[in-house]
Amino acid sequence: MLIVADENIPLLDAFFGDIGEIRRVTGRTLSREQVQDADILLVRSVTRVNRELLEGSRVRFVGTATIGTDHIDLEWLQAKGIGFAAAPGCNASSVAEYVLSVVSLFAERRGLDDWTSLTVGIVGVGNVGGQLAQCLERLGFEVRLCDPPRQEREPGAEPPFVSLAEALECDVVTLHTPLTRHQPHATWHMVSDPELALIGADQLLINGGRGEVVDSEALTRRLEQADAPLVALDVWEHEPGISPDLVDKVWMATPHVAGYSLEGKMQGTEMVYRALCQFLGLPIRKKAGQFLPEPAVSKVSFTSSAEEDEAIRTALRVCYDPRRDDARLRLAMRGNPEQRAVAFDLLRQDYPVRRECSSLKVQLKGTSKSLQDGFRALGCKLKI
Ligand SMILES: NC(=O)c1ccc[n+]([C@@H]2O[C@H](COP(=O)([O-])OP(=O)(O)OC[C@H]3O[C@@H](n4cnc5c(N)ncnc54)[C@H](O)[C@@H]3O)[C@@H](O)[C@H]2O)c1
Ligand SMILES: O=C(O)[C@H](O)[C@H](O)COP(=O)(O)O
Repeated sequence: MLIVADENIPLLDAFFGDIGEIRRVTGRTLSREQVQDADILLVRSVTRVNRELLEGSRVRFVGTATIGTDHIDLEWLQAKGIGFAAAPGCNASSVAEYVLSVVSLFAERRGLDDWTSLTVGIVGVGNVGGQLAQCLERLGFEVRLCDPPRQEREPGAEPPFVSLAEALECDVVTLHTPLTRHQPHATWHMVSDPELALIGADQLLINGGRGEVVDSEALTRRLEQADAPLVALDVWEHEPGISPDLVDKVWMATPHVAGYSLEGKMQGTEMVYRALCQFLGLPIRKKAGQFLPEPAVSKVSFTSSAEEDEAIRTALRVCYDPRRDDARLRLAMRGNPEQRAVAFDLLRQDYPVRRECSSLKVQLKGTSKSLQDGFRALGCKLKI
């Protein structure tokens, strides 16, 4: 059995080596020819999987080691009877930690002693937005949730869902919707001139979903105005050929790596492996956890003199500080368009190991119950 797989899927040999022969390919440039004789195709978000790629091939199962599926023509796969699996929720914690870290930096920039005084509007409350909401609420933030598809399915939800306009009133607005174009509540350019006019200089807009959810030309125009909000973009229109002008104008610019924790990526591989085993009728023998290495930083310690917010923010940034990715992306924006696109992909391909808060043991000596609860909300292991 031939498995054609994106070389950027971690642990390919460990998970799939005894299922078939693996042919590693560059996902961004995968061609019809490279996939013609494949039985199984494993991709990431940079490969468009559709009729043009697969017509006439032997492929009978496609797996994407990602949450998002907007790069896959699901209808066509279904019509052709080709099996499919994604990895829902695999890197949700990673994205939630990215948002928390960005919010902590925003609070500092605003000179706030208590970061939980910020209100947070979450747009798209699925695996990522839901996990983020839970964590923020446990930390003591006031959160507003906007998710029209869920609002329709759950009319009596408590607290009630809010409209996009109401979410845009919050100090921080963070987008976690899929990219959709042809269905009710389609998200393509969901945030454009009218929505951007609703947020002002004291606010922060984060996009951790897909680049095309925000109209980047409208955003560029808005960022030229004196009362523009701060913006943190992890995802961009036209990746990898993103706009250097927009990078220049946003406050925090990262190269689509919010979900790039080692845990998140390895869980993505495991979920596709499990689905493939099920498809082929094979036993499931491996788990991502058995391959996770020891983290570089495994323990931090706080004493009774630790200031609460400060302690949580320190631990968060031990795991992930987006400023490093921001600096690298800005450097990568030098050069001509072709060089910039290559550099964008390279930043993602050669991404340093990043571990989630769940890998961190936190030792607390004589600290308050609420600090302990804060670390529990982050998913850290506590030693009290
Ligand atoms: N930046 C990254 O690295 C990264 C990582 C993971 C996922 N993502 C993106 O984030 C998206 C969300 O991930 P998830 O795991 O939470 O997906 P999910 O499917 O679990 O949840 C998405 C939620 O968005 C809601 N939604 C759909 N249309 C909406 C609209 N118009 N307004 C508000 N809400 C709407 C859905 O009802 C659903 O509850 C993925 O589809 C992916 O594109 C990005
Ligand atoms: O949808 C997802 O899971 C994320 O956007 C994921 O981090 C994308 O990573 P990529 O497949 O582009 O490497």
